[in-house]
Amino acid sequence: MVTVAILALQGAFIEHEHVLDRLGVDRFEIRQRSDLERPFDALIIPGGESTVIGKLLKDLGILSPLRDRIEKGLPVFGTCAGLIVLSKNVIGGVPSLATMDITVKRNAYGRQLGSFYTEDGFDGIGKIPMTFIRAPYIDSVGKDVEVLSEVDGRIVAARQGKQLVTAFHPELTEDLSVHRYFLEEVAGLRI
Ligand SMILES: NC(=O)CC[C@H](N)C(=O)O
Repeated sequence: MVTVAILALQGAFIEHEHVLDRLGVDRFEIRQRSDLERPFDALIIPGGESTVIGKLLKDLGILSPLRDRIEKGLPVFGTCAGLIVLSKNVIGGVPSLATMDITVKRNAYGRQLGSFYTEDGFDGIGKIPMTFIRAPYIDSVGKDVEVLSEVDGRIVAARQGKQLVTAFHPELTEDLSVHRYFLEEVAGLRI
């Protein structure tokens, strides 16, 4: 049985739980440091407010143990604010877990265009629905990072080893394919 931990400090974690329930995958929430003692196969970091998630990770003493686990190969999927928390370089902001070699621009689409819906290609899956909410985009990637999707010439999904990030929110659509891709292709789990 595959078990996925969901970081539930702030933001849209419940929507990820619903996706995992629909996929029939066991899941639990990480709210404090002791939750890390439970065994799990993969981690999801949801959208929300990256500065708040980063601060809570630090204040609750979760930041360094989690960084260690990710650096040792724990599969992790970050959406939107989760992408920002995982990136090594945040333009105009302080990185948090900083495990992925990407440079990110926050609130990159400006206030007016902060939220929009589109459909575009994702390598290894095909055309998928994408919901963006005050989204970041990836400005540049390091040599070990594979770009998986671009919208209007901007990188919105990427992978580095067992780390996957999307600037959009797959958990806010009916489409389960990105979560399935994360668990099967990135994490190498059988669900
Ligand atoms: N939907 C989201 O996660 C928005 C991210 C948010 N703008 C941030 O910078 O953290």
